[in-house]
Amino acid sequence: MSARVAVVGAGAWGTALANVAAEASGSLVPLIGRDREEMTEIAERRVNARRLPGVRLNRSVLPTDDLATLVGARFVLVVTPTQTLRDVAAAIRPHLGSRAVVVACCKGVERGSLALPHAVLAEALPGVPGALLSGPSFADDVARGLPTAVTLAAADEDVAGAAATALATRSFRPYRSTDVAGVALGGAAKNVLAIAAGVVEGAGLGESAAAALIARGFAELARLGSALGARPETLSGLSGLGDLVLTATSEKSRNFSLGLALGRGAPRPEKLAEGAATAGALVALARGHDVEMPISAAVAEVVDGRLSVAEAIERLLARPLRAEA
Ligand SMILES: NC(=O)C1=CN([C@@H]2O[C@H](COP(=O)(O)OP(=O)(O)OC[C@H]3O[C@@H](n4cnc5c(N)ncnc54)[C@H](OP(=O)(O)O)[C@@H]3O)[C@@H](O)[C@H]2O)C=CC1
Ligand SMILES: O=C(CO)COP(=O)(O)O
Repeated sequence: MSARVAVVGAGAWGTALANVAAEASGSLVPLIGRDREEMTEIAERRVNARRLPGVRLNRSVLPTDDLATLVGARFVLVVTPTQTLRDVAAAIRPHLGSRAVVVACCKGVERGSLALPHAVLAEALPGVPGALLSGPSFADDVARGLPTAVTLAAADEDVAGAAATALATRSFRPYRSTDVAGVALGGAAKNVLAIAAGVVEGAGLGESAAAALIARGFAELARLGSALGARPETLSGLSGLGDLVLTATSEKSRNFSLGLALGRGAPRPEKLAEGAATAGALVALARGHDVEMPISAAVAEVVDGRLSVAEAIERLLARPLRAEA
């Protein structure tokens, strides 16, 4: 029997989503990782000890390294970092059935092309309907069955609705949207802004500055959103403001934690959070639309090692005052 939902990428988020899909569909959900030994261990122990410790896999989740297990799945969730989306899309292509919908679950901008995830899917999988899942949702919260609301976006409302239905459980609530660009932008920008929020806390700038950072960060997200034709209600919704508030206020966020460490003076770590990989591309995308993103630009230079945290703060405080919008 073929699966209704298959998950490619067995990290924290992929594992949590496989559990959700298994609960929602009640049928087999392949969870496909790239390391055979690790997937065998996950299958035997029924837990992804490295990425999502302490969470038991639903009995319908099938951990495997075999991409062929996604054949026949109606919804294929790609849950790997944004910079790998194009390669993963190419790898799954030969296995996709004629009715398959590919749902990107990453948040970021592709370096080089400056494409958001939905555009990467459209280029890598022409003719295959694509969708995007984004919103305020820590893997750990979702895996523990805590109430979570996310956005499921696709250009075709029926596709968005069908994908949302396939993943909905009592506690996991996907709201549908057709504003794919708006949803993609929110997820990409909030990761970068969360690094800045972490820096604010780490450098001890205080709670007033933290609130100002979120509001002014949202202003630059909204400026780019407007240039890309995103709907204002998308930007102020779950995948925009909702995810910005979550990620910019919680040490559970890897992006916020990275900023926190940098703000406290720690050296730049070797493994960087997704927002760090995306910051430069986000700013370049904005520049291409004549949009200024001063906070994101400062983050990009700090994570690239071109600017110190103190210089970044100084530069932002020295900016001329402007109208608030
Ligand atoms: N964690 C969370 O709470 C949430 C994460 N997200 C987003 O989901 C995406 C994935 O995040 P998350 O699961 O946390 O990340 P993890 O680092 O936990 O896992 C990433 C997974 O992608 C795999 N991977 C990496 N590179 C490749 C590649 N080139 N080809 C195939 N697979 C690859 C990794 O495999 P390997 O182990 O072999 O390296 C790993 O299984 C990110 O874009 C993130 O922003 C969205 C919402 C919530
Ligand atoms: O996207 C997330 C929550 O919505 C997870 O954020 P981090 O990648 O910063 O951990």
